[in-house]
Amino acid sequence: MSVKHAISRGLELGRSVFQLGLLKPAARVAAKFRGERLRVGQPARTVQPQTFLPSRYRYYRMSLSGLAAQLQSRGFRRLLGSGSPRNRGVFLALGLGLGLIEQQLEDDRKSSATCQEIQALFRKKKFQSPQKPFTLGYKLEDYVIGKQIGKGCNAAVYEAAAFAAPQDDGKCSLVELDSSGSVEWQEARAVRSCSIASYPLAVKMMWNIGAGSSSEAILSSMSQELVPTGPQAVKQENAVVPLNGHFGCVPKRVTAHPNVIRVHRAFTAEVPLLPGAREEYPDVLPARLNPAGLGNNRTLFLVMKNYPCTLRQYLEVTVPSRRQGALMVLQLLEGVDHLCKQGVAHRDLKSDNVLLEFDSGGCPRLVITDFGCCLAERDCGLQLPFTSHWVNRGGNGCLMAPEVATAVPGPGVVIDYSKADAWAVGAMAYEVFGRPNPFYSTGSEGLESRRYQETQLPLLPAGVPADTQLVVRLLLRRSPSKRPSARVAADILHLSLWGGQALANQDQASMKKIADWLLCQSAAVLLRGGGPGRSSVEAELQRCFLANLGLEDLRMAAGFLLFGREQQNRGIAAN
Ligand SMILES: Nc1ncnc2c1ncn2[C@@H]1O[C@H](COP(=O)(O)OP(=O)(O)OP(=O)(O)O)[C@@H](O)[C@H]1O
Repeated sequence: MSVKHAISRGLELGRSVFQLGLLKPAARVAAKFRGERLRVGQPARTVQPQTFLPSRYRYYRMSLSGLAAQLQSRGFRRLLGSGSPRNRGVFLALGLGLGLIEQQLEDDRKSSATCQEIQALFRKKKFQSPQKPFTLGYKLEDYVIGKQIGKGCNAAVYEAAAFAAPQDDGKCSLVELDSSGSVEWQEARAVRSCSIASYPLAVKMMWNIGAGSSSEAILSSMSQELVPTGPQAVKQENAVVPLNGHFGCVPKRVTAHPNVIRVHRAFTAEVPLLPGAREEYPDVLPARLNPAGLGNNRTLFLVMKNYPCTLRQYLEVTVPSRRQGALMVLQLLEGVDHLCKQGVAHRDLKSDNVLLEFDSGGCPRLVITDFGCCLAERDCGLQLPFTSHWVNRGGNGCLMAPEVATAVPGPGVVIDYSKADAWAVGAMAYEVFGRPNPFYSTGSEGLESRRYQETQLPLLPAGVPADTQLVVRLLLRRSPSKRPSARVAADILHLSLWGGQALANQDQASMKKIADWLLCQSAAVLLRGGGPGRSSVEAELQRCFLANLGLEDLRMAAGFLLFGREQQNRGIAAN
């Protein structure tokens, strides 16, 4: 073998050491040559074991630089200096190859620093709800209540306006800008939109059966509804809510996010006789209003923004475009990621519990609402001890992730909700793309979350972009360890929607390229600017992405995306 040939073989070997995750064995081989034992550090973070990411990521956090330094140590150099020209060539090249590792590490350090700087920059710009809640009162008498706009199993919701606030500023809701749906739907929306201009708020009146009539008891038993409240939502004297009989516990609250409902005010008051009460919910009224009613005299009221419709209502009349559909799924993932990061699992995600309005360009903006079933325990985070059948697993049985639906109670059993909401988003994606939700359907096409197989999942419409289809498939993986988190799934969609150049050439994709793209993206988002009130859904999403940048998540997302694309190319080539 010529020296030139040996050098190129050695270089190749050095490169594959890193690329194929052969670092550990290679280090051992090198150590053997030096006659000493090398200790290779364990990965600092367990990367999900069964993911199909290249194995090099598993060794990402090994002490690479230490290893490279050791390999270039004196003993190693002595070896290089002796022996045949061929051996010298191989070792010289191996050393050079390991130099590439150093280079790679340096690139990673730079990419990580870039991510952190961008994240810090965008985190500073906290999302603020466009509503000005400080003008709102803490008593029911501070509001004018209009028509009923919705009803669930636990509450009735009415349109409302603050007494002091002007009831019509002449602006109609942005809902008018969307021109999809039938003529009847358009008419209904025009009426609704003018009604929102007069009644910009919605008041949710909880039905109180059995929670008692004292404010403390009501706030305590309905404390989950307070999770999306702002810091001034509950009047100071009620802010410390007795939870589960223990006074002094403040319920966990999530910070504001464009895709999570903001409750501006929460207070208790006597149940009033609101429009339609006797006809629609007579049984939950107090005896004062209906002698046969079972309700308590006081209950909880929540004041929020009035939204034109729910996601379900919208999808009944419209099939969003493919791009809009992807943006809608992405918003749900961003909302879920925000909740996860704050240790909250919604547990009742469904299209009725997502409210919808339109941005100035007509793109639907989605907001996760109704936290009545959420898990927001201060002491156990997203891990719920499931010791008996009395422990509540959450709301919606059909859209319960497999790990929740199949859990069997017992001593020491814990349900991990960290990826449960992300699974539900995967199921809802079918509705967004105009297909029936497979987990609602009955009969032979219907699937049950506790026993479906991934191969049984129906295909999404052919026009749905391949990357979006990949995300939906990944979200609906049965095993949470193989399922990406909401953050990683969102990052896949962000990369797919906006990171075209960075990942266009599969062979040349690198974290450095992605970091360069992130810098351009940050500059573009900053230049576009605009306050949250005026901003478009796309700009909000991009800000969310940049505020939550993490090298590990991004690397994993890029891995999923590249692998998915490669699989698809292979599939196309095979056909
Ligand atoms: N802020 C809002 N703006 C407009 N409509 C709303 C708003 N909040 C709720 N609604 C309407 O009221 C309905 C019932 O609200 P919500 O889901 O919060 O009640 P619930 O009784 O807690 O529901 P569930 O039966 O899921 O427990 C919603 O499906 C929606 O149609």
